[in-house]
Amino acid sequence: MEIQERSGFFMITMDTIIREGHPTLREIAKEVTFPLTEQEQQLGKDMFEFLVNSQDPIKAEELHLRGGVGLAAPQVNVSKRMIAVLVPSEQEDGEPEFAGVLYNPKIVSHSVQDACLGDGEGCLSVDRDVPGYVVRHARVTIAYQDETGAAHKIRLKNYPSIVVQHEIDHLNGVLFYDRINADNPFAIKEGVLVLE
Ligand SMILES: Cc1nc(NNC(=O)[C@H](CC2CCCC2)CN(O)CO)c(F)c(N2CCN3CCOC[C@@H]3C2)n1
Ligand code: NI
Repeated sequence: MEIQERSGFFMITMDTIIREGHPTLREIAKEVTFPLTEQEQQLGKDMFEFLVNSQDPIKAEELHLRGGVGLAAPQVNVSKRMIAVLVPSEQEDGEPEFAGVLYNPKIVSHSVQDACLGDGEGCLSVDRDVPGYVVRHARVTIAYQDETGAAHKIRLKNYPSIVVQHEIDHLNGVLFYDRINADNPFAIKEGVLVLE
């Protein structure tokens, strides 16, 4: 019996990431079921490794990677509900503020208060700057499954909260600029938290 060799080494680079205009970015991604297939497990690892590489000055330079703190499967043309997140700590060598691969992530509740990043947002699938405040929930409670299928529920605020909301948006075909006020990109209501 011929042993089917797993095909060669694969790594996510900027060439793997699809750009705005590609229909997959506007699709509603499908839930993953458990146990995960070999491919789904490997994809989660590859997505996380992309973020690690993109935050390593040497690797990012070598592989021409744009910096990333999050990545959603639809961005590599896989319309499945899985996201990878790697939010580094504020200090130089601290533990990451939030890191993981989340399957079937869902916002189960959120604060009344909204928040946005003071510097606006960008997207690895959008090759242009779109200035403006991307208004999101300040705090969210996220239910998700890990790679074993175990259910988790976490509360996020500040940076991690914004990043996870950006990624979950990708699973619903939403891009960051959909949330910028078209009439006045930097208009924000009373009480919106601006994260610097
Ligand atoms: C905020 C930020 N966004 C970067 N890029 N955009 C992304 O990650 C997109 C997702 C983020 C856009 C806003 C919220 C989520 C990718 N997206 O499209 C996925 O859907 C960064 F690269 C970045 N940092 C700060 C930390 N730094 C550590 C050292 O390495 C460089 C890195 C740069 N901060
Ligand atoms: Ni994005």
